[in-house]
This record gives sequence, structure tokens and C-alpha cells, in this order.
Amino acid sequence: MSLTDAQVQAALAGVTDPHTGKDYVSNKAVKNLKIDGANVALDIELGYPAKSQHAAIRQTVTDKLKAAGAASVTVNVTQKIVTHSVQKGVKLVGGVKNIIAVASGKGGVGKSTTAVNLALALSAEGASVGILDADIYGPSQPQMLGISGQTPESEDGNKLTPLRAHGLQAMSIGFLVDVEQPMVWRGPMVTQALTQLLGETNWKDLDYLVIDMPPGTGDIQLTLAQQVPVTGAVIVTTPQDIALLDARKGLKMFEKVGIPILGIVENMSIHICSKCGAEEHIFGTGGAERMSKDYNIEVLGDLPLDIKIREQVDGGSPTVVADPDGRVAEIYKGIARKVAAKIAEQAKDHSSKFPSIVIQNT
Ligand SMILES: Nc1ncnc2c1ncn2[C@@H]1O[C@H](COP(=O)(O)OP(=O)(O)OP(=O)(O)O)[C@@H](O)[C@H]1O
Repeated sequence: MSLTDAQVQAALAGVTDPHTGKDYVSNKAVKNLKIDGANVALDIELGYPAKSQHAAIRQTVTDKLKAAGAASVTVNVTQKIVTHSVQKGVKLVGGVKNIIAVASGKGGVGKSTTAVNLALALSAEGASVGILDADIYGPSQPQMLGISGQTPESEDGNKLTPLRAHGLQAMSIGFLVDVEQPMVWRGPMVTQALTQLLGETNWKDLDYLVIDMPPGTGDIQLTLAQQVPVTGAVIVTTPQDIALLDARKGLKMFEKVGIPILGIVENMSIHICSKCGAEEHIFGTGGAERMSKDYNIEVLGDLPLDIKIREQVDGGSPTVVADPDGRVAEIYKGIARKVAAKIAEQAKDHSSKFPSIVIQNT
């Protein structure tokens, strides 16, 4: 039996992408389709990294086409990550396609831990990723990446070369200042130093740059949110934080400057007993869920309060690299795929394609 193009398209229109919720035909993910009698070959091109899911996607598409009558099916899963639009009037950063801001309403909720594991999870899923530690009050990325004490250098005498750690390009305000010295910086100095650090780092071909933002929702955070070209923001909360409404202030801040919120990560939501493995919701349940309903924002994932997360990240080897096949790494990778797929669904950036207008005096 031979298959027609219409039969193949109809079968593929019946396969829903688990991360975008759209089918592969309307998503324009089907590329290089070749039908030879009952033999079908095609590429599924994803707009986000999902290496861990490629085998499952190949299987689902193969099963669907075989059910439609294909004798043999060859599916190749590829990815194409492009630049998406940012707030109006803000210039993009060279070498960086998309910026993800990781923020929190207050300090100590696990924002930096989430930022570094999210960056590593995006990288594990096949993206080229960088991390910028903008947490001026407590730059913790050098320690979390196991590269504290190193100093970035400049190869071209102009821009700084980011340091490398676990496959990430990394830059931190902590590489440039003594973290032991208390920094009493005024707001404008902080934002100027950070925007400079962002623009004067030689980022190389990054699909995503994750920014670990300073905690809170004050003037510094607001100015940063206005000046940095952010594709989308992730808000980290704990169940107590939700009760204190700090996280809601974080949501409002990004809304105000027109940055899309990709979702909420609820950290330390369940306590897992290190002796017996029992799970307990010590701070209650459903807070993030309630907030997501009130604001129509997705809960991207819940991380347990787990001593291993703390030991691994504080020891310079965050969970996604220390225990890449474990349950917690799985949760971070799921969050990373959701974040990237949400970005892929946003409007693409066309600014570089606009012709420049030259006004000539005659
Ligand atoms: N899910 C978790 N389970 C156990 N410990 C955690 C978890 N998440 C973070 N921690 C630990 O909590 C401490 C604070 O985390 P982190 O530095 O990421 O928070 P933060 O919100 O970035 O804080 P700050 O605002 O001070 O920068 C760290 O020691 C970290 O290892």
C-alpha cells in the first residue's frame, strides 16, 4: 500500500508535542518529508532543546505513521533555537539568542540553586548555555560552579572571556569583586556595573543566557528588568514566600516592564527524610497552584527540600551534573524543557531583518 502526502500529514497532525501542546504539522515541525510508496522519512524540528526526549518522540511518530499504513519510517529529531523578541526599545546582547531571568521576591528561597541547575539542564538537553551571576548581594555562582578564585581574562584586550564550568560559559560579579568585602553600592552603580558585565563579556553562540538576578523587587531589580533584554522570567518561590506575597510582587515587577513570565518554580516544597525517604509537605500544599490560578501562570515544577541538593550545589557540582540520572535532575530537566518550549512559542525577533532607513539630504 502506498501512502499519500495527505495521509501522512493527517497522521502527523495527530501527534501532539508534549511541551508546546501543539501538533507537529500546525507547529511547522515537519521538515524534509519524503514518501516513497509505503516508506516515509522525515525530520521533526523542535524549537527547543530536548535531547532526553528524542527517542520517545521518534517512537511516537513512528507508531503513528505505521498505524496509518507506513511500512518503514525513518524519523530524525533535530532542534533549531532562534532569537525571540524582548521588551521594546532594548538592544540585544551580542552572541546571545535568548535571556532567561531567574528572580525571586526575597532572598534565600533557592534562586541561585535553581538558576544554575536550570542552566545545566538546558545544556544537558542540548543547548549552548551561559550563566550570568547578577546577584550583587551574594554572588554565589563561582562557588556553585566550583570556579571561585578564578579571574576572567580578556583575549582581545577589550571584552572579558567568560569562564567555563560544566560546559557552561560563566560570568559573575563575584569574579570581579572580593565577596568577603561588604559592598555598599548605590543603585545606579550596581545597574551600570551589571549591564556593563553583560555587554562586555565575549559570549560565544549562546542559545540561552540564564541571569541569576539580585533577590527582591526594589529599584535595582526594576532598573535591571528595564535595561536587560530579557526574553522571559522564571520566578522562584518557597511555600512560605507565597504566603508572604513577595513572589506576587516579583510577578508584578516583570509585568510592569513587559517581560513575559515563563512560570513559577516552587522550591523546597516537600521535605524528604534522608533516613527513611518519607515525603512531607511541612509548609502546606497548593500555594504555587493557587498563585498560578490567580495570575494565570504555570507552575513549571516543584523541587523537594533535599540535603543532597544543598550539598551538591554548595560543593561546586550542582545536582544536574552530580546525579544526572536522578529524580531531582529529571525535575530540573523537565522545567528546562518547559521554559525553552515556552520561549519557542513566543514571537521571533525580526529586528535584525529590518532594512536600515537612510535619510539623504538632497
Ligand atoms: N531544594 C533545596 N533543598 C535543600 N537545600 C536547598 C534547596 N534549594 C536551595 N538550597 C540551599 O539553600 C541555600 C540558599 O539557596 P540559594 O543561594 O540558591 O538561594 P537564593 O535565593 O539565591 O539566595 P540569595 O538571595 O541569598 O542569593 C543554599 O545553601 C542552597 O544550597
